[in-house]
Amino acid sequence: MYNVVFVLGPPGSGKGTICSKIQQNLGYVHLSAGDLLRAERERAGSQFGALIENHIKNGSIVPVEITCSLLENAMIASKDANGFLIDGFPRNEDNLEGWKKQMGGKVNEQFVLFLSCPVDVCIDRCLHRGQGRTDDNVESLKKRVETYNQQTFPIIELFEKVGMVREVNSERPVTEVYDDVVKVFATANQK
Ligand SMILES: Nc1ncnc2c1ncn2[C@@H]1O[C@H](COP(=O)(O)OP(=O)(O)O)[C@@H](O)[C@H]1O
Ligand SMILES: Nc1ccn([C@H]2C[C@H](O)[C@@H](COP(=O)(O)OP(=O)(O)O)O2)c(=O)n1
Ligand SMILES: [Mg+2]
Repeated sequence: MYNVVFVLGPPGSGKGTICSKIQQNLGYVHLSAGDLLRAERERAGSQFGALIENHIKNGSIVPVEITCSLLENAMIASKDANGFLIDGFPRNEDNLEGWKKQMGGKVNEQFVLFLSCPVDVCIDRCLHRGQGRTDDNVESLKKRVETYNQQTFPIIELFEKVGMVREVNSERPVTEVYDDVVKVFATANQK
């Protein structure tokens, strides 16, 4: 059984930043669904490149069969890890249902780390992220925020109902956010 922590929050809330620090310090392996999709988009011979780029630009969500397979392959490649940080997934109902179908019975879902941050702060961070992403522009960001509000937040609410959500306010400086995140992991892992 793989230990899994889902990391969710609006675009720019700091998911990637916090996951890379947890990976360095706590031995979890960071798997960003967005990074895996971008790598697949660039892979020579991929049949999904154009489809992925269309979704990324439009801020819509790639069909789960593609994303979940990329995640499972990456998990298999690091099967000795303490656990996995699944960053930016599940982002809608299709993601959640497809994950259950493909991964149900193979994973121990520990909790959902919800990085909460006001949307205007998040958008400003993305516009200054400096990674040259094709979706860090005002037009794509509007759509990504809409997708987050309409599709992703309801998934967080579903997890909240079953007591799985650990919310950390990520509007604060990274060190403060990270200190609180470490406490969440410590509590979860002492059980
Ligand atoms: N707590 C924070 N305070 C200020 N800037 C942050 C914070 N966390 C992340 N950032 C910056 O905001 C941008 C988006 O962060 P990132 O980790 O890529 O977010 P996400 O993966 O949720 O989109 C990056 O440029 C990052 O350096
Ligand atoms: N589960 C996912 C995650 C990301 N995507 C696509 C659509 C998203 O807008 C982009 C970028 O996602 P990514 O997690 O890298 O973006 P942020 O880190 O939240 O800014 O990738 C997806 O289709 N399905
Ligand atoms: Mg990210």
